[in-house]
Amino acid sequence: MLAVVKGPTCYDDIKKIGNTQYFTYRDACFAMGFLEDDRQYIQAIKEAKDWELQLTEAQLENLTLIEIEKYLEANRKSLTDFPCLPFPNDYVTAELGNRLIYDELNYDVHQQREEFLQLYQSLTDEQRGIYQTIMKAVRKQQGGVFFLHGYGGTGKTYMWRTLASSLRSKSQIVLTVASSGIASLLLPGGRTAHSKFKIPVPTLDNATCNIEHNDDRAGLLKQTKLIIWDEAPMAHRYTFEALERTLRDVMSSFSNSKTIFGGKVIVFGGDLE
Ligand SMILES: Nc1ncnc2c1ncn2[C@@H]1O[C@H](COP(=O)(O)OP(=O)(O)OP(=O)(O)O)[C@@H](O)[C@H]1O
Repeated sequence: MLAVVKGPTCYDDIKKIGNTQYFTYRDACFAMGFLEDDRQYIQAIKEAKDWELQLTEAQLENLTLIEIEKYLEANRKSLTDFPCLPFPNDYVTAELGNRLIYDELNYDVHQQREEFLQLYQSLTDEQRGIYQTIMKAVRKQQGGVFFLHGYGGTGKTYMWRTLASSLRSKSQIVLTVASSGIASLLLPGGRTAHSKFKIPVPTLDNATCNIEHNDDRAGLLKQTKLIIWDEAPMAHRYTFEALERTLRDVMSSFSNSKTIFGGKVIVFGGDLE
């Protein structure tokens, strides 16, 4: 108040707003708008009533399931652990508060679809077979570790682009990483494995990624359908082991979390020669 009221000559002047003399500083503060009361909330509730927000039974059920799933995940459980209960539709959309998930879904699905169709139609028979094998595992979501070996120029990047555009055109999350920064530039949406998975540097034996069980990155990993790791032979095995341990921990509330890489589908690529 002292910083706002101009030229006071006594304490009462500080409590005088316009022509009104207030008796307490608190009342004067309210009159100046420095303190808030419940009015804004009451007004908001009245406005919401006028919108006549109405949910169908199905929407209400879905929102309730989403809230239950969040509580369960906070306790390392999931609705998927209870086969008799349904899983909420659009759970990923509800999780858009997670900036990392938002970024991974922030693709133009039509553009991705066009890119996919263009890439897919010129796949060789061998590439098509590889694509179908990996996508089958992605659809099942019961885990799977693949290694795509090929000399330089044999079409690995082409395969990554086909897989990534296929999943992104369906608003599904695929994480594309490479062992080196240079190689990650060739991948659509690519990052280094260290930065994407917060792998500690140096990576020691028994290391884990700097990912907390309930943080946004863990949320992103839970929603991820496929991980592509290019130039894998260039990374030390401790880095894969760190990711493997972390994924098991992050996925511990899911039924197949005991399988390798916590039941995620992951494709390593590179030239083994
Ligand atoms: N099925 C295909 N149809 C058309 N072009 C293809 C196909 N497969 C690969 N190519 C092209 O062949 C070239 C080499 O492929 P790509 O870059 O994917 O190989 P790579 O194995 O990733 O090589 P490197 O390891 O050197 O990065 C690229 O220009 C790519 O567009």
